[in-house]
Formats: sequence, C-alpha cells, structure tokens
Amino acid sequence: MSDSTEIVLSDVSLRFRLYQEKNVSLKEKFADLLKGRTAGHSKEFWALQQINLRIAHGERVGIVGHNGAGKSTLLKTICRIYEPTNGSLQVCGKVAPLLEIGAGFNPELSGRENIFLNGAILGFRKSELREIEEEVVEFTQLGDFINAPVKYYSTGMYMKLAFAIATSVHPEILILDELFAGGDAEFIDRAQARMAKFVDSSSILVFVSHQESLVRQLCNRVIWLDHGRVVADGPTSDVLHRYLNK
Ligand SMILES: Nc1ncnc2c1ncn2[C@@H]1O[C@H](COP(=O)(O)OP(=O)(O)OP(=O)(O)O)[C@@H](O)[C@H]1O
Repeated sequence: MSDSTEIVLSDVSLRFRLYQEKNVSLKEKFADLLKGRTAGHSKEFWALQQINLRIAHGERVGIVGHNGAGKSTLLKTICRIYEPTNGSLQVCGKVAPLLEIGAGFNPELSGRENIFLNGAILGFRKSELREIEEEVVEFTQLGDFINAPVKYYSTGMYMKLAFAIATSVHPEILILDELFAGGDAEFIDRAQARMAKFVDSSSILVFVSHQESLVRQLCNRVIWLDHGRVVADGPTSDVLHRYLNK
C-alpha cells in the first residue's frame, strides 16, 4: 500500500438542474418559442460549493451535516459518479465505494457469484477474488443463502455481503455511506471490529453517518457540511461538539 494515497478537492462545486413540472399555456409556449427558449423549466441548485479538502494517507474522515447538506453528493463526487461543475478532483489510490446497497450486484446471480462480479467492478482480478472468496462467505454468515440469487436477500443480507466484499479486497480508499443502516446488532459489532482492522492498515476512510457514536469511534477527523459548504473541519471531538451544539 502506497503512502501517497490521497484525495484532493480544489474549489469543487457541483450544480444540479432540477426540472420542474409546470403547466404552460399555449401563449407562454409560443412566447418561449419566439424568444428561442427551449421547453421545460429548470432551476439550478448548487449541492456543493467551493469545497477545498486534502485527505491524506491514514486519515479516517467522518462527514456530518443535516439532511440534504450534500454528504452523499460529496462521496459520489469523490467516487467520480458525479463530475464537478467547477474545480478539480485528484484521487490517488484504489477506491472501493460502498454507497448504495445492491449497487454493483446482479439480482439474478447468487451471493457467491456476486463476489466475483462486485470484486471485478472494484478492479480486482479473478485470482485475487478466489483468495478472499471463502473468507467473505464466512464473514457474511449467510449459510446456504450464499448460493441463492441475491434478489431474495433482505436489505441486511445485501449489506453484509457488500460490506464483506468491500472490506476484504483491501482497497486503499474506502468510501462508506450510512454503512450500518439495516444491519442487526450482532452484525454491527462484527462489522465495527472488521472496520477497525481495515482502518489500522492505514488507508483512507471517508464515512458518512448520522450516528455520532460511530463517527466518534471510527474517525479522527470530521468535516461538517451545511448547504453544500464546509463549515468546520478538524479533530473529531472538536467538530462534533460544535455540530451538536449548533
Ligand atoms: N441527482 C440529483 N439531482 C438533483 N438533486 C439532487 C440529486 N442528488 C441529490 N440532490 C439534492 O442535492 C442535495 C444534497 O443531497 P445529498 O443526498 O448529498 O444530501 P445528504 O447530506 O447526503 O442528505 P441525507 O443526510 O438526507 O442523506 C439535496 O437537496 C438533494 O435533494
């Protein structure tokens, strides 16, 4: 694992266009046409605004903020699912995103087959995946369900499999969104222990959560987002203290 693993965002802003359903009269349509405006009304919305961040090797970063603050959008931008509208992004290191349960899974394939599919999407070779296959199966504790199509899995079962894959292939950068939502208490305990091991291998972790205790436990740095802007960035206890007493 290289020491140069890092994520750098320079002045990153991201704009969404919200298309609005609106009943437009024939007269308005005609006026739009004459003025050269296209049909359909859109409103611009800046989900991220001038974000400057450097996340270095060994950092475990928690992202906190109100609903709609831009946390998931920030993760998706780091994973290159969204292209910044302005600014630039540099990511050095292999990224394993664990963003939406079931993303990168084929519902018709079994859990075991999805280890290979999901692993390949994460950029790992078949031989590397064969080495981790049994360990992943064991961690999920899915029993015979591992050979059943994942379309029959519950949310919690999906999550066990997705989490086990993402944390067994030893990515340099692990990106997690609300990781433990839907998991049972026993799984959460085992997942946290596994996570601590992953974090000890000194990669980068970027973790979005509304669960203060998890952020406190896993992260050594916290970024507080508010309406798409960074309002605080620093040691976990300092930023959480400010965030919780806002
Ligand atoms: N694809 C999209 N198109 C348009 N708007 C979007 C899109 N994705 C997110 N948004 C909007 O961008 C804003 C930020 O959303 P985001 O999901 O990043 O928030 P969040 O901080 O993760 O919220 P939560 O804590 O509720 O998960 C919200 O207002 C959301 O409605």
